[in-house]
Amino acid sequence: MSLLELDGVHVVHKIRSSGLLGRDSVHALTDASLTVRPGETIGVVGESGCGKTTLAKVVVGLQKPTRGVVRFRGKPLWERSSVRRDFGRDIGMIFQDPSTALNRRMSIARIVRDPLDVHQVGTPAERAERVRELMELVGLPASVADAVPGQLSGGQRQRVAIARALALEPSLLVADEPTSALDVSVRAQILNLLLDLRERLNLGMIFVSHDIQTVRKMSDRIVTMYLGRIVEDAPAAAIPGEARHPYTRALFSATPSLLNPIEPIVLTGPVPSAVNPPSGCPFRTRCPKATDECAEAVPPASEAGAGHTYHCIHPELEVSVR
Ligand SMILES: Nc1ncnc2c1ncn2[C@@H]1O[C@H](COP(=O)(O)OP(=O)(O)OP(=O)(O)O)[C@@H](O)[C@H]1O
Repeated sequence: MSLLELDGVHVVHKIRSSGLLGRDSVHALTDASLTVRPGETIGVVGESGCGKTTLAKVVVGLQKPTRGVVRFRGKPLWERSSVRRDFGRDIGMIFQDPSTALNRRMSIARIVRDPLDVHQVGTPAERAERVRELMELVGLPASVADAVPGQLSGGQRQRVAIARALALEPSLLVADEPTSALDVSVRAQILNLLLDLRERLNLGMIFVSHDIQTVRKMSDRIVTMYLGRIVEDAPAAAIPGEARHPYTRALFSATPSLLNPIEPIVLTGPVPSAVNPPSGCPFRTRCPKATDECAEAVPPASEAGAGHTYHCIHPELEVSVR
């Protein structure tokens, strides 16, 4: 059975209109469908504002969908409050900036223990033991247990956030830009820790990042988002050479690699507003291949092989990339 399923999920925010009349709608997420299997890592890529964080928030229960269904192990997330509580235990989240995600006044041990206290897991002695185990699991020395976050380095703080996210033994971890606020020198350590934990705990993971090459390294599948829509969902090994959507190809071609030389695709013009998305294909206003037909309807899902779908009527051809 799949771990997580999003089925036609929309998130629309009502905002005050810039004009005289009423309110506008921001289409943060539109018709998103996605499946995550146990132990699988899904990388989510796309430019700023394309809806990556909204997708992450819907999955962890921080953002209610306007429409559509989110299921965890087959149970809908938003239908019954009791089910929703289960979600809190089964899905952990780590955020971009560990400095703001941790309570500055609490000790490290208290922060890691907090989810165990909230869910009243075990006796106080068992909780203390679990905190020791979790700190060891993420590579934090026992000596920092009584410290407060301000006394730790950025990398150590992210380890604390990871320990807290794993406290209730979730089967899915959502990581939203988990290394972008860290020094380059510690990024690799945190990524390796996540890879190691994924293996050891058979964690499913949704890994959101601007850093395309990291996403490729971390993920089994890559989901490309544009203007609130998932435009391609492909095995990581198929990206970038077999990417069918011109936007996926453009994103990956913008980060040159000696090993993977592909013709750069230069995108011109700004990303359109999520308040007034274009008709038809959301990418057509910046797409070098767009035709009049692209304005008529949102391209349906096409298949490019096992587990590979894309929404484009002028797909890219395969290129040879190692
Ligand atoms: N609470 C809100 N009210 C109004 N608009 C919102 C709200 N939250 C998000 N949006 C809008 O929804 C769209 C998607 O935002 P989201 O934060 O999900 O994008 P993102 O891809 O995560 O961006 P970034 O990479 O910059 O974090 C954006 O246009 C954003 O301005």
